[in-house]
Amino acid sequence: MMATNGKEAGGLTDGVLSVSSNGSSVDVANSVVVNGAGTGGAPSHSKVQNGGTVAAQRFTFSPEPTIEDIRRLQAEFTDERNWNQFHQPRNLLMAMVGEVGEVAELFQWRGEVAEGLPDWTESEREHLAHELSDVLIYLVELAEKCRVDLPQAVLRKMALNRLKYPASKVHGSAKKYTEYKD
Ligand SMILES: Nc1ccn([C@H]2C[C@H](O)[C@@H](COP(=O)(O)OP(=O)(O)OP(=O)(O)O)O2)c(=O)n1
Repeated sequence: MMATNGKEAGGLTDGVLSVSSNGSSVDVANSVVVNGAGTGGAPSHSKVQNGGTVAAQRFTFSPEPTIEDIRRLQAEFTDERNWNQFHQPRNLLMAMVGEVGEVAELFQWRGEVAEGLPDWTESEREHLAHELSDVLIYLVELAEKCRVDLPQAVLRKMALNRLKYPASKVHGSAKKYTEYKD
């Protein structure tokens, strides 16, 4: 059954397969999000109203800021504070790993957590957003200081990943590429 009830809402992408209330699969692309946020950032646990169908939506980011925007804003932040003297690659790496630890702390002892974090409070979600942002900020600055053009590097790496893990070969399996015989 195809959802046909309207225009794109914030955070929607194409062709998301979800499960309807009667258990059958539905393509909810172009469905209207009931709690619909603006552009980008629709929570993945949003619900759609579609003749009784309630389905999870795929989440997308806002298009901005770009990674280059983040690099520039952080460079301005450090310049204004004369902190470049501290922001050498190894220090940035340590700072980033510390922030990864802070992300881990938010998840520890909770057991597995469902996608969309449905049981988390708004305050917990905001805390997570802060810590993930800290990781990203330090990652981007580390890449800058190491002269890695991160947006292009990630495209090259993803191309390599596709070669290493051909969908036809690994579909549905999480095995490491070294575990495949041929
Ligand atoms: N020398 C520094 C210190 C901070 N920051 C910026 C980048 C991070 O986004 C954030 C990190 O700040 P804190 O070290 O104060 O860490 P938290 O914000 O995580 O605070 P807390 O450790 O209390 O949770 O601030 C920076 O660029 N350079």
